[in-house]
Amino acid sequence: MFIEPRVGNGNHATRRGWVEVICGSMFSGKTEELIRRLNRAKIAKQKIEIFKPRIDKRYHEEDVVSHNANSIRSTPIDFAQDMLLLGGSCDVVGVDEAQFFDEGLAEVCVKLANSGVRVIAAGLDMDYLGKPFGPMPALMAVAEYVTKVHAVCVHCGDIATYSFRSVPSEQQVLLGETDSYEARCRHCFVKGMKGRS
Ligand SMILES: Nc1ncnc2c1ncn2[C@@H]1O[C@H](COP(=O)(O)OP(=O)(O)O)[C@@H](O)[C@H]1O
Ligand SMILES: Cc1cn([C@H]2C[C@H](O)[C@@H](COP(=O)(O)O)O2)c(=O)[nH]c1=O
Ligand SMILES: [Zn+2]
Repeated sequence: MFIEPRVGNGNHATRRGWVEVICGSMFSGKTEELIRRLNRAKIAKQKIEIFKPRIDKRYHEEDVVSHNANSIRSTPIDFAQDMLLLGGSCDVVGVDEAQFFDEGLAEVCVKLANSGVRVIAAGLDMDYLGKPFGPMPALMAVAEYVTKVHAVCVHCGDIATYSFRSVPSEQQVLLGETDSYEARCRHCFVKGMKGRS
């Protein structure tokens, strides 16, 4: 398990920021881990703000909700830039479903961190084809800490790093859960993709 570098980041005059990324496949526990870190920051009396892309309405319009129903209140936004307005005055900014944001996300997180904010972003590192997803590679490059969490392959029980799409769609963005995706290990993912072509 990743141990946070520290929970608090000093008072407003002295605080130092940084960027943490939590990545992995679907069902790997990214949202759970994000909520865990944010709840600890709340205990440390940190001022926090959580953002998610407005398109992610899967479980709730506003809350960030994990597959096992943990939740935390968030602000849905359209553009990464929108985080600067509300997030700049916080100690900690959380971001869920980071893969859906625009390419400006890394720059926004860097600006927040440079101004003393601890940024914790969770997102899919790869899409259903196993390709890097949206702004995630750039975000991982500028982060001080990157934690890759793993799901369990629903076919063989090995660690799963891929999100296999089980329905016929070729759009990169297709919201869903177990109705349209399976957590798979490399072997079972490759086998499934071969069966498709
Ligand atoms: N194949 C799977 N592997 C691991 N956890 C799973 C799987 N399918 C469902 N889950 C559930 O999903 C939870 C993680 O949910 P969540 O934090 O929302 O993941 P993520 O944000 O990475 O999609 C686990 O604690 C478990 O209850
Ligand atoms: C692989 C993949 C996933 N999505 C969608 C499906 C879900 O709505 C989210 C991921 O949510 P989670 O919290 O990580 O389980 O992303 C997509 O649109 N395209 C994809 O390729
Ligand atoms: Zn497998």
